[in-house]
Amino acid sequence: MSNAWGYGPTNGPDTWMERFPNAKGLRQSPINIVTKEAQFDPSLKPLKVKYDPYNSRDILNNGQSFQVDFVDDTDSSTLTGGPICGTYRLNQFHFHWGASDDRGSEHNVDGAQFPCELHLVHWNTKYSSFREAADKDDGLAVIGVFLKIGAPNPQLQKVLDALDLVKTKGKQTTFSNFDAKTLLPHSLDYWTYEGSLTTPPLLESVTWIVLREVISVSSVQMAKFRSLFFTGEGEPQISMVDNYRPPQLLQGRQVRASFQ
Ligand SMILES: NS(=O)(=O)c1ccc(NC(=O)CN2C(=O)C=CC2=O)cc1
Ligand SMILES: [Zn+2]
Repeated sequence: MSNAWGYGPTNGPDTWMERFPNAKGLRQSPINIVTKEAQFDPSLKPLKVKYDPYNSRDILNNGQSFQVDFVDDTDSSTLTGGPICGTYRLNQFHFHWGASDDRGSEHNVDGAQFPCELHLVHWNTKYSSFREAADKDDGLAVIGVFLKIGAPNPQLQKVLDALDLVKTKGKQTTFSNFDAKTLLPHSLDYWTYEGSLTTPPLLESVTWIVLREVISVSSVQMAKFRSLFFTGEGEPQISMVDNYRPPQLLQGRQVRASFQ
């Protein structure tokens, strides 16, 4: 389908509002986090992350990013505490990255972009499934983790080693026994605000939880992300890079901090 949304000159973020009116909504993501304007909220609880490696199922190139999907039919991989009420189940994680190390993250911090951003996507178990939760105000919670150029990340390497099998759109392969917790930094200090999916349909259903501490990635590892393609097997190859939406207007929203 040639008119599918994407990140190119003719189907990228500036065109999404044509088919996805949520793009002009009042709680769109990502945003630029202005750290001095993020107010410490002592009522925010610590994040509680419980992930069971047994739930990891497969890795998929979906034509916009690649994602690791989890079996989410029980409460064995969950997010609780933090700014959310109740229990949210891990459904998948994926990344956004740039064509070069100077860009790629979706959220910015004080106007700065990182080369890559990890999103761990969870849905509220007050609803019966991800799909049912996806369009509810309190339906989803996404943990955002920034990747910063530095030492190679051995945990991330386990994911990158699988990418050779999912180079093109639609490719997927088994990816079992992966502990997503190993991708998190030591500190779970976070900023939080009410936002949206950062890709169409841009549903305004996400409680964003963006971690202050980064994880490392080497430039060689970043090159591995960029070896993927947006396009399918047998199609003219378009490298999967710059698959990030730029920051959106805050529209009066408050960004809270879990730390002083
Ligand atoms: N980048 S983000 O905001 O974390 C972001 C997160 C998620 C989705 N979309 C989906 O998860 C689509 N989806 C379904 O509706 C059911 C399974 C599935 O993958 C889009 C964006
Ligand atoms: Zn994302």
